[in-house]
Amino acid sequence: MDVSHLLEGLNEHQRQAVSAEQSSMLVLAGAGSGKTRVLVHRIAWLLQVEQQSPYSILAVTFTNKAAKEMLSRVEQVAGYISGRMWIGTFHGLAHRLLRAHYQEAKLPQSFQILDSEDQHRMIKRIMKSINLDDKRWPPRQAQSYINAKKDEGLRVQHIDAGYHPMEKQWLTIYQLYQDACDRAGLVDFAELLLRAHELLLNNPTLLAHYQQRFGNILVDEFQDTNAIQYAWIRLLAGDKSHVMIVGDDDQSIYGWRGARIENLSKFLKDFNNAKTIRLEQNYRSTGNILNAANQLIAHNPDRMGKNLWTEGKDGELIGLYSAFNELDEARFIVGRINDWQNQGGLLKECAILYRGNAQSRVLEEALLQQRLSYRIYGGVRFFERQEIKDAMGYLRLIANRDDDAAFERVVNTPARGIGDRTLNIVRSTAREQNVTLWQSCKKLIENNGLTGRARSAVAGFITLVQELEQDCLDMSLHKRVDHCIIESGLKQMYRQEKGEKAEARIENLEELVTAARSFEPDETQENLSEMDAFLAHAALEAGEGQADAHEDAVQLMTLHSAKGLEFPLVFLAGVEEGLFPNQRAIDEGDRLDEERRLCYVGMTRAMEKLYISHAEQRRLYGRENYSAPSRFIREIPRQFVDEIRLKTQVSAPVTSSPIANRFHQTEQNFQATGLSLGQRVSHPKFGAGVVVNYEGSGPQTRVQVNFDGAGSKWLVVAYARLQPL
Ligand SMILES: Nc1ncnc2c1ncn2[C@@H]1O[C@H](COP(=O)(O)OP(=O)(O)OP(=O)(O)O)[C@@H](O)[C@H]1O
Ligand SMILES: [Mg+2]
Repeated sequence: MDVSHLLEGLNEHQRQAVSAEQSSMLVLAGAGSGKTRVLVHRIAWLLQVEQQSPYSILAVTFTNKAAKEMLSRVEQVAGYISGRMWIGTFHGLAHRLLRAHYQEAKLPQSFQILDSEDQHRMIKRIMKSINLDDKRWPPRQAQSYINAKKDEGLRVQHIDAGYHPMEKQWLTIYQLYQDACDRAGLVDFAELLLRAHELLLNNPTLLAHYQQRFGNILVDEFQDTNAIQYAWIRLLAGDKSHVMIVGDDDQSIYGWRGARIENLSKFLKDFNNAKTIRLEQNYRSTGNILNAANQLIAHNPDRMGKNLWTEGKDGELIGLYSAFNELDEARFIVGRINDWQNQGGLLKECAILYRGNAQSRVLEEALLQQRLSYRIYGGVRFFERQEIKDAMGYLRLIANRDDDAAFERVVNTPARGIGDRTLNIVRSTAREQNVTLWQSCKKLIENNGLTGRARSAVAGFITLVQELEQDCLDMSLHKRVDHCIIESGLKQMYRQEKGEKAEARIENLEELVTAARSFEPDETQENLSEMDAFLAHAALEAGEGQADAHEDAVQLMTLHSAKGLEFPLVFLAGVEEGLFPNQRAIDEGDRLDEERRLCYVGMTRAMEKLYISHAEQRRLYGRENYSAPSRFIREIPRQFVDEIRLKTQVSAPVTSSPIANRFHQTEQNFQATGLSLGQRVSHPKFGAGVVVNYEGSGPQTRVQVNFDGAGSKWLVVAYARLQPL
């Protein structure tokens, strides 16, 4: 058989990895060196050359999107494989396992996934029920505690709080929360992994079956696995499977969520016959970008060490822009994207990366103003929007009456006269009798535990849900969704709210019907009802596919979600001390290395051109901050950097956008100060310099002056006592 196509487009080292005889293997290599490409070709090689059945392959990727891409790339090289191969994220695969063996996992067949917002509400409710002061005991902290323990594979009974009263308290909450989840058939994200691990651990026959089946396990982005994920792989592999992991210690960025770089060395110890293959040639970035990133990451101690070089051109220098404030930064970025488009580039080739989600708003506004399409990758996800979650709440409750999180969400949305007092009775009855909220309602009605208006309101709700279920029995999925949105009163409720926001919510609800119409369960969901598959899909994939993936649009995302991706034009925005590295990392010191790795990840997403920007003044989370440029900027040698002066920006063609108009007006005001761009001036303290930029008008006019000795400063003209030279 001719298998040359499996090795096509690979270098010598990559070929070695792809065609190695079956054994365990670590591919350790820097960004853009083709690790993911090697993984894909290896799967094809296993299928075609080693004649392995698709059933024997388990491949783990970092996002659902990456899993889909990988599957289609494998099919390009190796032909159609359909659902026989297990490929997905850790969470997705664990979910598949739990669905297949829900009984052994001690879950109801209709168990539902609890996302992090639902989890938060539930924990909050539980803490309230035992009268904990949420100032002293923040629910968020309880949530992180529980998730961190689960990520380490620890149940309450595994933890000894000793004499620590704090920890004892968290443990009590952990226990109450877990009991509530078990009662209601709810599984949070961390629980998916933990339970899938326990399922195998406690069922030797099942374990033997899967160990036998998965002779080939492949994991991408291995540096970001946590303890339970590692344990899961280790267990599944047994002593016979061949495990190929690919990763880069310099790109480990989820330490804060329990990821352990040490898993790389642990792997080498546990699989002691594993070969290590290193890849050193980078195919993604230009020389300047790659070398700058290499120099930056060299500031980290304790690296496994890698050489990374490229045969490609040096390319352009990295553009560095010092913005006056966050608006100026956004304006700059959008300007460069306009240029890119004018030169024939596509919007989807541009990515704006930032440290925190909240930074997107200003960027979004600037893009909207210029009428540039954009999508937020992994940001406010469609399925996380309030109205969508309301609708899903009804659907979930219809599917599983015991789903307490869904019950809480919709019991009084829209308002139907079930107030907090009534709900508290329902909740405490549920607690006392150890039943779910739904069951508690039914008991209360039967036993006359509620009276008058409360009773009829609750009874009305129960009837509504039961009728919805009856009505929907013979309907197709999207009709059911539509029916529930209307008959539950949700649509009407938002209609009455009026205003743009409410309109958008109604549009979203309508979009949900569209989503249901075009929904196709995949092979992993073959045993589920269509509705259960849809509910699981909503919880797991929450908007990764947002907007229309094919539309040409600028990509906005956090640095964390950019992992593994690449774009011709990349902007790193908000590269400021306190923001990136963030303040917590600076205060705690030991997290700085991880921030630097995050910067390395960001820079190495860029193929052709990289811009880095920082703002001297930024309004974020409602506060005004003045920050210095990030230390990461200083750590990039000047030879790779082009400092951009705003002069070009100011003289850019004036369009009719509100921002440009403002600019135009200020230009006249600016002239009124007697200063002009490019003019030499002197300052009593900083000496001589050149005016390079301005902002604001009237007494607030500020100018940026590049002083010969003192560097660049922003000064308020009214106070600065600048003398024209
Ligand atoms: N031998 C090769 N010849 C040409 N292009 C290649 C080769 N190997 C990889 N590439 C290309 O280089 C880019 C980076 O590859 P890939 O995404 O597999 O790298 P990676 O090591 O997984 O990166 P990251 O660390 O960011 O996940 C891709 O566009 C890929 O198609
Ligand atoms: Mg990759």
